[in-house]
Amino acid sequence: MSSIDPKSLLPASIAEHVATLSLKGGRAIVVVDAAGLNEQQRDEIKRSIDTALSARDDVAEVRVVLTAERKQRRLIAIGSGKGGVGKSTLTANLAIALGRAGRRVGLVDADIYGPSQPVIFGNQGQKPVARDEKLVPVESAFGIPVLSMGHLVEPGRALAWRGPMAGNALSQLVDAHWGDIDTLLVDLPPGTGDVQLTMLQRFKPAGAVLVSTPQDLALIDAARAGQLFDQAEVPVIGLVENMAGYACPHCGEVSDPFGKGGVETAAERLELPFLGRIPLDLAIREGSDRGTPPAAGDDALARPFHDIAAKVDAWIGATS
Ligand SMILES: Nc1ncnc2c1ncn2[C@@H]1O[C@H](COP(=O)(O)OP(=O)(O)OP(=O)(O)O)[C@@H](O)[C@H]1O
Repeated sequence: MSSIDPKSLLPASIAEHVATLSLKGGRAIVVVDAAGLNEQQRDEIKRSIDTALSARDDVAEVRVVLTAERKQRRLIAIGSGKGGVGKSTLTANLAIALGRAGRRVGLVDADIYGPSQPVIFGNQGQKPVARDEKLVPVESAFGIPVLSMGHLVEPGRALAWRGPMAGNALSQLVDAHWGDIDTLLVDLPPGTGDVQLTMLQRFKPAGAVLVSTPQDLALIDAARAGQLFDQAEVPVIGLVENMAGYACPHCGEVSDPFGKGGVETAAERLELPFLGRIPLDLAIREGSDRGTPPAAGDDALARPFHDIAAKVDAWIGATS
């Protein structure tokens, strides 16, 4: 087999992507370094090589091998209309449940105004290192690498950040060394401000999950958040109702401090899928505070998170 200088047989613009070109018995094997190329560029290069080499008398067959053909990492944003409805809790547990379902999941805590993922994952105090001017995510006990503003700045320090400064800081979290992670969940700041819109436009997520409690006010805000995703042309995977149905630890009676079923009704009205309901349970808060999110276990509290993750997993499967 003879190795040939690609520039001698191919146009310079194509040859620069060729790692090796060999020719033996009329068969040309071309290895292309496809790192950094999108699907369309890869197809064009493949076609150009095929056309250029097939036209030669000494070539009967052309084989093009693309290396570093990495699947694009998909971002899934978790948003809410207002703070405190359980967006961070859902993001962490969804990440763990999707990981257990076989996805390679990472988590970006973009909630710069109240980063809670380091506490939920029990890795607060750890500082991410930088390599080649990019951050290396912090590992957690559940196989989910995490990057949070909480790992970078002292609690409360980012509160005064606005627009560009916040946007740039968030970019560093997303554009980090995520390695072979295929699904990146992004815990967005609550609300529908500029930071969220910039974030959505800059790193267009493949889809978004909206969390709300069942009260009317939270629902109105959630609908507004839905419009934000619409505006950014990000499909909404569905809505989740959190803090529905409180089981009294003494008598077991279930009450609904924030109402019940409101999110499902709102999902119907907005013509969006309803992904599931998470009960209001002290153990969920305690688990989050302790760094042991319920989805990492197998008991009844893990189930709603795994059921929601199964729907998100199916959505990913259907859209990739
Ligand atoms: N289903 C639940 N049952 C009991 N406590 C919950 C539940 N969901 C969330 N919590 C608790 O409610 C508080 C707020 O939740 P969380 O931080 O997830 O909300 P958030 O929407 O991300 O808020 P923020 O945007 O302010 O960060 C936390 O203390 C959390 O542990």
